[in-house]
Amino acid sequence: MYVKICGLREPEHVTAAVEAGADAIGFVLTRSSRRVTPERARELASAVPSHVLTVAVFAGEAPEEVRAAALEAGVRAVQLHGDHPHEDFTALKDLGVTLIRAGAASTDLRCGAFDEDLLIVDAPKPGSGEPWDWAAVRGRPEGRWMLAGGLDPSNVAEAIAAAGPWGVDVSSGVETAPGVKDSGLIGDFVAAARSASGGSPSSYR
Ligand SMILES: O=C(O)c1ccccc1NCC(=O)[C@H](O)[C@H](O)COP(=O)(O)O
Repeated sequence: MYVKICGLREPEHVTAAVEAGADAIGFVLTRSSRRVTPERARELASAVPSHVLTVAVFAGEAPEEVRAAALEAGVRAVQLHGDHPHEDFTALKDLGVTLIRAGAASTDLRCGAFDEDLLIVDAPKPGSGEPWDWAAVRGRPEGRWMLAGGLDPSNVAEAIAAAGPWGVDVSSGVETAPGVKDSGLIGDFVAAARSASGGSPSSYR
């Protein structure tokens, strides 16, 4: 099970995610209560070992803006959330980073359909913490896909059983208030996701 913890803003939570065994860590560089500057993302990412993927999250920005911010942040992956067209992924291919496409269940559910490397199937409102009908996508997504939207340490096992994803992604469910992460919840989430999948991590690069 691949585990991504998203919306990190403080070094102590980055450390908690790495020590808990997260595979990927996300920094939100778009409009959000979790937004950080590219400079702050670079500071946070500099403490992350190379086996953990650092991800910059965007939603609606033009490819040139994404490129500039991702380069400034020094991340190894870019996540485009929402209605980004295929051309935006094509325009970013030469950045040489992992491309992640994220959207609701109504999107094209084939990982790679937009030349992306990883897919996230999320709730209609990203970062809202609202659970949705995870079972509705069971058997539909293809390839390396993460389930997101309303997951937390207490329901991630149920969500994995319902949807059968390759990985999971969380933000609100490891917070005590919007934008305020909790190291204990981060550890609990990674442990719950891993034990639900028999303890084995999914590999990606
Ligand atoms: O987290 C945000 O505030 C956000 C804002 C705008 C676009 C994307 C955003 N987050 C992307 C993520 O990958 C979240 O982890 C994902 O939507 C799940 O969020 P949650 O339901 O809060 O666990």
